[in-house]
Formats: sequence, structure tokens, C-alpha cells
Amino acid sequence: MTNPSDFPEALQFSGFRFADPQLVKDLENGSNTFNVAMQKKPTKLTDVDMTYHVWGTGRMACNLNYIMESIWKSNGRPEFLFLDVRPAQYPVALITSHELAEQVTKATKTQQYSVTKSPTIQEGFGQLMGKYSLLTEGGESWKGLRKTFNPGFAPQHLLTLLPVVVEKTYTFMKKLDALAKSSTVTEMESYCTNVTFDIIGEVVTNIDCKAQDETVSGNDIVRNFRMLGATYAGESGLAFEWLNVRKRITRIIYSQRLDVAVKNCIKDKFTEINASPGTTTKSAKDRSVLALALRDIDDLTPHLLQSIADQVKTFLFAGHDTTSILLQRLFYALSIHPQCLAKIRAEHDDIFGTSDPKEIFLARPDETMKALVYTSACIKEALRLWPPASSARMSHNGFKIRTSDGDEVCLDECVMYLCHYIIQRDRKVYGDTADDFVPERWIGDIDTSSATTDDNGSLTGSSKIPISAWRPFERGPRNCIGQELANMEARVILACVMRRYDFVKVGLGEVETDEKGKPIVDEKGKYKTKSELLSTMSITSKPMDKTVMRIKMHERDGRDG
Ligand code: HEM
Repeated sequence: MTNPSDFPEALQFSGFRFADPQLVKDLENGSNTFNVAMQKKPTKLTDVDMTYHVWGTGRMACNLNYIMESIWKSNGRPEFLFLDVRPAQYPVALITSHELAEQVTKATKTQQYSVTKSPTIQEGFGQLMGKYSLLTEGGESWKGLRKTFNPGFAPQHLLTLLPVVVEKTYTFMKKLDALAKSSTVTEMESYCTNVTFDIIGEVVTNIDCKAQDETVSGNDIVRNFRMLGATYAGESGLAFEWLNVRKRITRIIYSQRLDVAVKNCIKDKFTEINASPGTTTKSAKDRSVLALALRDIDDLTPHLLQSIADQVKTFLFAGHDTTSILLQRLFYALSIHPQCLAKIRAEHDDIFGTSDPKEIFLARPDETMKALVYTSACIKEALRLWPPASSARMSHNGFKIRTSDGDEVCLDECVMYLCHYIIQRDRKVYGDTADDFVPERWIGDIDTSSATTDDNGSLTGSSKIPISAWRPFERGPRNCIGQELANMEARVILACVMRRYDFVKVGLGEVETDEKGKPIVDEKGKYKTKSELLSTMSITSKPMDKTVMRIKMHERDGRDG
């Protein structure tokens, strides 16, 4: 057994230290060369020049995952390694294998609800989600909250939300129609974020947030969310963030405004529920996050109000940003993989024929969702290659991982960073096509639900891919509560838009064309691109340029008449 206290001084935990003034100055100037202590095995340490990994990889410091990947590769791709990034942050234990990640996230006798969340999440994003957030709470308080909200995400209840998802999707399509008509080059991020915000707004509050309505500047919640979210541009929650004082002050201001707007919404709902006797039965059927949180509450004390506000903010944030990224990645991936695009369109032709998808979805919701098999495989593959989130944990009670060599390593007081980006591109699992978009690998195994899969992480489905090697929603008790909602949204949106439009990337990641202007196809059947659409880190991992595209009506099905 190895314990961090046995490590050389460089790795001994000292807490979140604000270092000597010279070092802080160097960090601010960007001139500091970090001394990164790392190891393949706990006993062997090497000093590595961090600057090389940040600037020397050719991928720039745009995303923490790329830096981690570079360090990991140059150290022989170990299943975990330690990084001493003090005093910027706690020491980090980078977890790169799905087997080790599984040990961290599963429930055990000593870690009943899996290893607790890292304090860096609350330190980094507390202002966005609040200190009582379901995402960061632990122990029995977390358990109680999760139990309260689970009914709002039960599969049968989610199906009742399908009409809302379809309606919001049609508003989204109106926007895309207008873009196609005007041939305007646009950033897809705001369109995707607005549609997912509108959907999650209904799920959380039962209120139309009108995020897609340009004639109004959005309600107070949407507006303050946008402003607050913008202050997180370029942040990962793992390092350096505390240095920017101006940003921190701006953040406090918008965070307070958001809090007030959310609390007003909660108070209105509380009054509505308690207004007339008849509403009790109505509210019993209302499974919005807000109604579930207010159920059985007679006295809305300041503490309760704050806790509910924190849950509402958490759901609103976690429920729109990640799904928006997924949509952008899918539109782009399908635009450069012509064979996949043809297959997904063929599937939609089979299911909808010449009918309006809306009618089919509303007439046969369950059957239609299940029929979208290739569509689901595309979603699963996009989440594998471009996972929007990750997980960060920290233990304090002697938690040990067992390595593939049988060593036991104690990871107490380190941030365990479960890097989905590296884990889900593991060549040992995904072979030579680990970095390629191949939805076909999931046919026969399109289930995305962590709840229904085999808990021990063994092989499943015809894909024969270990279950735990696909973990964009994380696994174990702290898995994503909204995963089926995200999956439903993505399926509906793809089914409605993929036959109607052609998405053409402009700028970063643009397709290379021949002298006749036709895309050049590579040996794998993919369009060659002039560059890679890298991701930046702004809490989550987002396409760097906000996915600049031109939208065209797809000729075969063009109904823009
Ligand atoms: C593609 C879409 C999504 C992805 C990739 C995603 C990813 C994740 C991940 C990785 C976690 C675990 C985080 C950790 O271990 O610290 C998580 C938790 C969570 N997600 Fe999602 N998520 C998505 C969509 C949603 C949606 C639509 C909602 C809202 C309904 C949502 C609400 C939450 C909440 C509340 C948690 C905390 C759950 C708990 O700790 O009990 N997510 N999500």
C-alpha cells in the first residue's frame, strides 16, 4: 500500500495554498514554468516542464483535457498519474482507465454513495449552482435531494414531456429556416443553447423561458444565466481561476441577480400551489423540479428557499449547456461523415416517410423513440468522442484504488480527475478506430442508461465494449439524473432536422474541397478538413468557435417553398 504521505515532498498534500507572492505574479504573467511531479508508479517521480505540455503540443492551452492528454502520453499512457499543481490547486490524480474510474464512482461499504465530489467543483462553480446544489452535496443530504427529484426523470414521465420537446424543436427549426433562407454564417452555439434552455426551463419550472424568442430579451433567469455563464469562459474549475479578481466580482453580481430571479419564480409557484384548494391535486401531478421540491412544504423558510433555488439553478445549468454541446458536435460530425449522414437520413425516411415527424412523435411516442436506433448510436458515439463533462472527486477516509498490477494506492486529499476525454478514446477498448466517429460500433447496444446497465461494468450487448468504458454521464449513484432527458432531446432534434438541412462548417474544421469545389474524401470515407474543431473549456468542453456554420435547406427534402 502506498500513501501520499510516503511520497517525496513534491507530492505531499498541503491544501489550497496561496503561494509566495513571486509565484503568483509569475502565474499572472503566464511566465511560470510549473514543476509537475508525476509518476507511472507511486514510487517513481519525474519532473516535467509544464510549458511544453501547455504550449508545445500544437493544440494550445485551449482545453485542460488536451494538456492532460499530452502529459499522459509523454509518460507512457499510465492508468493514472499524479500532478502536483500546488499552489494553484490541490494535487491531482489523473484517472485514465475505465477500470479505475469505476472503482471511484461505484458504491462500496465505505463509500456508500461513491467517492465524494471534489471541493474544487463548489469552489469553482458554487456561484452558478449555489452551495446546496444536488451536484455537489454529499451523504444523506444528497440522497434526500436525489430521492425528491428522481420521479421527475422517470422514463414514463419523460415521455409525457415529449410534446414540449417537439414544440421547442419546431421553434428551433423556424430559426434554422430563416438562417437557411438568408444564407447567413452563424454560431450554432446560441441556437442550440436556447432550444435546450427552453426545454429544461419547462422541465424545471413548468414555465416558458422564451430563450428562443428574440423579440423579448428573455426573462430575468435566462438573462442573468447568460451573463453569469459568460464569466466562466475558458475555465475548467481545476486551476488558476482564483487569480482573476475582476471576474470574481462580476460573477458575484450576476450570481446574486440570478438568485433573486430564481427565488421570485419559486415564491410565485409556492403561492400558486397554495392559492386555491383545487390546485393540490393539480400540483400532485406536476412533476416539474420546482413542484417536486415544493411538495409537502407549508412554510417556505429562508433556508428552504435557498436550497430550492440552488436546485433550480443546478438543473437549469446542467440541463442545457451539456446537451447544447452534444447537438453542436452531432451536426458537425454528421456534416463531415457522408456515409453516417446517409444512414441517419435513411432511418428517418423509414420511420417518418413523407409525414411530419411531429405527428408521428405525438401519435406513437414510445415506438418512435425506440425505432431511432442509428440515431441513438450517433448520439452515443458523439458523447464518447466529445464528452462535454467529466468528474472530479476527493476522498478523506483512506480510499484506495487497486491498479492493474494489484497495487493498492491511497488517493486521499487529491482531486481525482476522471478524464472522460482520455478514458473514452482508449485504444485497448476501442482499437484502431478509437479516435474515429463510428456509430456502427454501438449497434446492438444503444442503451445509454447507467441505471439499467450491469453494475459490475462487464461486457454487454453485441458491441462487446465494457460498459464502464462509456461514461459521459458518469456511473454509479452520482450518475447524471438528466441523461434520458438529454438523450430524448437529441433524438427528437436529430429526427426533425437531419433530413431538412445541410450543415456546412465554416472556418475552424472546414471541409477541404477539390478544384471543382467538391469535398475531398479520405480513405475512411470522411471528408478531409482543413483543421480540427478543437474544444475549449468553459466549465464544460465546448467547440472552440461556438460552431460557426452555414445552414442550407437539404435539396431532396427542401420544403422551404
Ligand atoms: C449530454 C448531456 C449531459 C451530459 C454529458 C451530462 C453529464 C453529467 C455528468 C458527467 C455528471 C456527473 C458529474 C460528476 O460526477 O461530478 C452529471 C450529473 C448531473 N447532471 Fe448531467 N449531463 C447531461 C445532461 C443533463 C440534463 C439534461 C440534466 C437536467 C435535467 C442534468 C442534470 C444533472 C444533475 C442534477 C447532476 C447531478 C446528479 C447527482 O449528483 O445526483 N444533466 N451530468
